[in-house]
Amino acid sequence: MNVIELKQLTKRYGRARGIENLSFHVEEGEIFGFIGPNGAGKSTTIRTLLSLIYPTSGSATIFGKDTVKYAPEIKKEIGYLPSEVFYYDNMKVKDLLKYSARFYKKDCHRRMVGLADQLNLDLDRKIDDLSFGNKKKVGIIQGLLHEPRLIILDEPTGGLDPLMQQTFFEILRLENQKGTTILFSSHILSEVQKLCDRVAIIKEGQLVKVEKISELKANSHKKVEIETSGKINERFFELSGINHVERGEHLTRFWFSGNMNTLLEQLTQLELMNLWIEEPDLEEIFMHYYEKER
Ligand SMILES: Nc1ncnc2c1ncn2[C@@H]1O[C@H](COP(=O)(O)OP(=O)(O)OP(=O)(O)O)[C@@H](O)[C@H]1O
Repeated sequence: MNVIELKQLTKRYGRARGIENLSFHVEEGEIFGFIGPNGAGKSTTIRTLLSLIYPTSGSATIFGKDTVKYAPEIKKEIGYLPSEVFYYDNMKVKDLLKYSARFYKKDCHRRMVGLADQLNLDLDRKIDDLSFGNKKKVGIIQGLLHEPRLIILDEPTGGLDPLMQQTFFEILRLENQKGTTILFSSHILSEVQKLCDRVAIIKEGQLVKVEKISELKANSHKKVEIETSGKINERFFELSGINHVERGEHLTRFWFSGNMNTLLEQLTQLELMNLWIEEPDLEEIFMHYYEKER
């Protein structure tokens, strides 16, 4: 079953671009990444899905229900962490969270204490006294408190230190193992790579590609670096699939996206001293896509 489905979803801000004709779906039980640079339209998409703003054209469904028509009903089953969180500063963390829990008509006390413990957050502190990162933790707990079927996270890791990010990802993985679907927006590709099964890449309001993280990596080039005793003959570089060549006296680097066996045959013809073949990280794959689509 598709938990989220976008059908040519478009949102314009007056004449300004927000998102254009976005169509993709998120399946039940997936951790789905949504990546693109600042201003690409990630928040606009999420805010439209949550009916915080309304589509100019096109539509979307969550749990099979139209997001505009059934907004109040749908929201009860969603945990949402906005990219920026604002609170009434004078409240204590636990009072704010208890207040949020009332909306869901559930006893969320144990869950609140458990999550605060995992994230190392003092529930007795006043929101006013919290750092940016600790306020983010309040947002995380608020989003997960009622054990929603779908968690939507908009750039959730800003302000969290690397250790805390790790804890947060562990919490998300556990939720996912219990069957919760997660939509995770980010402009940091390495974190999407760590957590997500599939990813939608968005640029300037338009969808560039939807792909499995594993396929994204498999279909892409390898980075090859070779050390040779002398300069390599020009003809070597005529091999199909070689590009981005950087040549030095002994050290040569290039990207390769063709048949590995053919490359290895050609390499054996050289006076090789050393050879390194590396997978590109998602950041490089991502740049590659953007260059190609430009
Ligand atoms: N309220 C608004 N009024 C007018 N234009 C807006 C509004 N909100 C967003 N935009 C524009 O819509 C486009 C997409 O912005 P959006 O915030 O959705 O991108 P994003 O991918 O979430 O980026 P970021 O990571 O910077 O938040 C941008 O060009 C932005 O300037």
